[in-house]
Formats: sequence, C-alpha cells, structure tokens
Amino acid sequence: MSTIRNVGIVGAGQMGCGIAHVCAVAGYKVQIYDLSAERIEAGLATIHGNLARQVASGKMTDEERKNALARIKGSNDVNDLSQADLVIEAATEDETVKRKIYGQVCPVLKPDAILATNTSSLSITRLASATDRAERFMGIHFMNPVPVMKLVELVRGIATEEDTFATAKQFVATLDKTVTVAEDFPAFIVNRILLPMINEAIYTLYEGVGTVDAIDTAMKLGANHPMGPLQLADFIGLDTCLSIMQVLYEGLADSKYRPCPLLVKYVEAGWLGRKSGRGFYDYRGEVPVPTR
Ligand SMILES: CC(=O)CC(=O)SCCNC(=O)CCNC(=O)[C@H](O)C(C)(C)COP(=O)(O)OP(=O)(O)OC[C@H]1O[C@@H](n2cnc3c(N)ncnc32)[C@H](O)[C@@H]1OP(=O)(O)O
Ligand SMILES: NC(=O)C1=CN([C@@H]2O[C@H](COP(=O)(O)OP(=O)(O)OC[C@H]3O[C@@H](n4cnc5c(N)ncnc54)[C@H](OP(=O)(O)O)[C@@H]3O)[C@@H](O)[C@H]2O)C=CC1
Repeated sequence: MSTIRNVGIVGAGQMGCGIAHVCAVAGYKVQIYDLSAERIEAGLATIHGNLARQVASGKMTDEERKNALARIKGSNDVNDLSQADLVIEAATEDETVKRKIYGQVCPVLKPDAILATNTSSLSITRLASATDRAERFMGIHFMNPVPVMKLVELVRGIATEEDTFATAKQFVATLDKTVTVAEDFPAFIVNRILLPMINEAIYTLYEGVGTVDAIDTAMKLGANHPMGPLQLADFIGLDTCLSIMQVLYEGLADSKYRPCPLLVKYVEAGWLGRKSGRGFYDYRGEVPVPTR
C-alpha cells in the first residue's frame, strides 16, 4: 500500500472544497487547484465557514479548526500539484473538461502518484484512457455535503491496480467514511438509483401533477427524505443532474432515463440551483421561494 501525505484537489467547487475540508481535518496537507483565483478564494471562504460551524456545534475545537485551515493551500498554478501523493479531480461533470485536465495534470505529477476522479457518472475506464497512468487511476466518489455524508463509492477501471484500490480504501477509512464498491457502470450505485428518482420528480412537476412545494413536501413527509427531490436537485446542481441523466440515457440506451425537458430548460437558462442563485427555488431572498 502506498503512503498518502499530500492530497491535491482539482476544482474548488462545492465538492472540491468539501473533500479538501475532510482531508485537512484528517491531517493531510491539501493543495487545491482551480482555474480562477476568485473561485479559490470563494472556496476557501466556504471551508472557513463550514469549519466554524463545526466548532460552534462542538464537533471540533478552535485549535483543530485553525490547524486544519493551515493545512489547506489554494493555487491556480497546476505545477503546485507536483508534491501530491494522491490527486482527486472534482471539476465540472463534463468528459471533455476532465480529459483536458488530465492532459495538463499528468505531466506535473510524481510518477507513482494516484489520480482519482470524483465523477458522479462517467466511465472510469474511459477517463483512465486520457491519463498516463490507468493502473494508478480510479473513482473515489464522495457525497454532498462531504463533511456530513458518511459514504464514499470506490470504482475501479479495467486497469486499476490492486495497490491503487487498497491505498484508496485505506485513505477513505482515515477520513472516517464508509466505503461501498461499485462496478464501472453508468452513474455507479447511488446515482443510478437517486437520479432517476429526481428526474421523475421533475417530470411530475412538468406534467402538472404537483407544484414544487407539493412534490417536495410529499417526499419529505410521505417518504421521510431529509430534502425534497427538487430541493436536492438544486443542492446537487441542475447541470450535474442533467449530465448524470445524459450519461445514464446514452450509456444504458434505455428511454426510461430520458432527461426531463424541463430540467434541460432550466440548465439552458443558467438556472443551476443553489450555486447560481436560482433553480426550482429562487435563493436570492431571505428564504428560498419555489419558481413554479
Ligand atoms: C450527485 C452525486 O454524485 C452524489 C450525491 O452527493 S447525491 C446527494 C447526497 N446528499 C443528500 O442526499 C443530502 C440530503 N440532505 C441531507 O442529508 C440533509 O438535508 C443535510 C445533511 C444536507 C442537512 O441537514 P439538516 O438537518 O437539514 O440541516 P442542518 O441541521 O443545518 O445540518 C445538519 C448538520 O450538517 C452540517 N451541514 C449542513 N450542510 C453542510 C455543508 N454544506 N457543509 C458542511 N456541513 C454541513 C450542519 O453544520 C449540521 O452539523 P451539526 O449537526 O454539527 O450542527
Ligand atoms: N454536486 C454534487 O452533489 C456532487 C458532485 N459530484 C461530482 O463532483 C464534480 C464536481 O462537482 P461540483 O463540485 O458539484 O461542481 P461545481 O460546479 O461546484 O465545481 C466545479 C469546479 O470545477 C472547476 N473547473 C472547471 N473546469 C476546470 C478546469 N479545466 N481546471 C480546473 N478547475 C475547473 C469549476 O470552475 P468554473 O466554475 O470556473 O468553471 C468549478 O470551480 C463533478 O464531477 C460532479 O459530478 C460528486 C458527488 C456529488
């Protein structure tokens, strides 16, 4: 098994920052890389806020918060990933974007560094083919919000070596998360089941069966879900939800995975959910207001 001390993260979005947060709390040195300095600054501010929340609720001491923050560095220079033993790519759910990133990141990495992807749905084997290290590549799929959710899905590609898998499994255990192993099929386990449910909720809205409020209330109180499916879609990001549905639809070639046209429309409008200020709810006021 390889030793992991330095973790690199690609993408300072909601998942990249969540992963950085839990790695730093577990004692790893973390280097976050994103294209824009503003993105990194905003991401570090989010981590700051979430760590402070954990201090306020007694989950950690202020000393632990300070130590964790001191272990996280942000940069928009890809060369700063050169010391990483493990890099977790958490950039936009778009195969072209991810392939381009691997082309830039691989030449910078140590020869034996592990490269992992946090992809929600894309083929690990196909992504591995865009790297120079298919045997040191795999899926390490965290759930959102990372500091809260206990599960991490591990996914091997066809060429993933046993040492890579064993190292990733041990690494996830040090983050106090539980591993589940999924085979390399479109959207793995959680999203194969969750996203069709969310897509069906959007069809339910599209066909006028219920309003946003009615659908979310129905599933929260009628099925004991912590969030309604439309609230959860906004939380995940509607662009990510659509990408996952497209991967399911194309990858499994079954019309039951057809993305709802209303989901497509929201994404085309740039209404991506919480991260853009508007989705099935409008988040720009004091409280979220349904948009339908
Ligand atoms: C798309 C993919 O590829 C895979 C996925 O991730 S699918 C999405 C999976 N995630 C889910 O299904 C989440 C469903 N929602 C939930 O479980 C809950 O609504 C929730 C945990 C997000 C919030 O729970 P809640 O009880 O409504 O709110 P709240 O009391 O504010 O939060 C509970 C705790 O979580 C913490 N928390 C909430 N959101 C957080 C965030 N974004 N970051 C860090 N911590 C957070 C809070 O600080 C709080 O911690 P304490 O108990 O220490 O105070
Ligand atoms: N949202 C969720 O609930 C979950 C998402 N995931 C997966 O995690 C990944 C990230 O999702 P999420 O954090 O939600 O998405 P976000 O949109 O919040 O973040 C993506 C980040 O990647 C950055 N990025 C885009 N292109 C590049 C590039 N070429 N180089 C470096 N950074 C880049 C984006 O920058 P910019 O904004 O400037 O483009 C943005 O900061 C996806 O693969 C997603 O499927 C996995 C589990 C749960």
